[in-house]
Amino acid sequence: MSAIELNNVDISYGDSKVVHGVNLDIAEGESFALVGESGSGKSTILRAIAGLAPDWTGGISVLGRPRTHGIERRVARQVQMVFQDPYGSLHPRKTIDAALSEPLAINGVGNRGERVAAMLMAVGLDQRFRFRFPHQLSGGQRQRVAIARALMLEPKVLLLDEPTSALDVSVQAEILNLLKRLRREQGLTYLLVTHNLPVVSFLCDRLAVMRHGRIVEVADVALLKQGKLVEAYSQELLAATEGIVLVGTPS
Ligand SMILES: Nc1ncnc2c1ncn2[C@@H]1O[C@H](COP(=O)(O)OP(=O)(O)OP(=O)(O)O)[C@@H](O)[C@H]1O
Repeated sequence: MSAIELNNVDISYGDSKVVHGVNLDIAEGESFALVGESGSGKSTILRAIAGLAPDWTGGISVLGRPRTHGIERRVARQVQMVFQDPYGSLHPRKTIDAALSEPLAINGVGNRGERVAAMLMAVGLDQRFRFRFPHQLSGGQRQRVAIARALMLEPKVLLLDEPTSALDVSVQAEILNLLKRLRREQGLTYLLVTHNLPVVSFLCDRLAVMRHGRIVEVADVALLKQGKLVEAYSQELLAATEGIVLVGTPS
């Protein structure tokens, strides 16, 4: 079954259409990247899938069922978003325990204490962080909390919007390794937005290259690794990132 399917999707902000005729079919368990220049509509696609950019036409299906416009409870449980800036996405006056318990409380899920403790362990955070506040954690630790929060309701799909680009290079590798392990352990599907092609090579199976709100190419990551993307614009992107390597990630 497809985890995410977009069929001829246009997305607008008011009168301004920013995504044009996008088709995507991402399989369950796949890790798929959206790459391309700034402003090409990558984050807008994630937002529409999550229900945060409701002004779209065409078809969006999540785990085989068409979604409606706006926030949908079923989709919110199955599809969670992780943002670039973990500081911005965590409430500064809530402890880590409160941040992780909240989605469980809202959805009436029991055993909250045990679930929070288990999730801290799953994302590699010591239990002593549990009653601390976000400002008492490093950037990488905060992103671990943001990922933990996204996973509390056991979603099937994570929408990852530049999940490592706000972090120091050495910490980026730790978070990428964590995301790789969690996907394997929990059978997750990833749809990842990034500017960083080495991140795509490390974490993804396929990628779509976007420009001016349109997909110009969809390719297997094997072709990216061999430098064999077909379209001229994709080759430009490759050339622009040549020489950039991730520190500390196994190739
Ligand atoms: N809330 C908004 N209201 C109006 N226009 C917006 C809004 N958010 C984004 N846009 C516009 O939509 C277009 C696509 O933006 P989007 O953030 O999806 O691009 P992106 O490819 O994710 O860029 P980046 O890589 O810089 O995050 C841009 O022209 C942007 O200015």
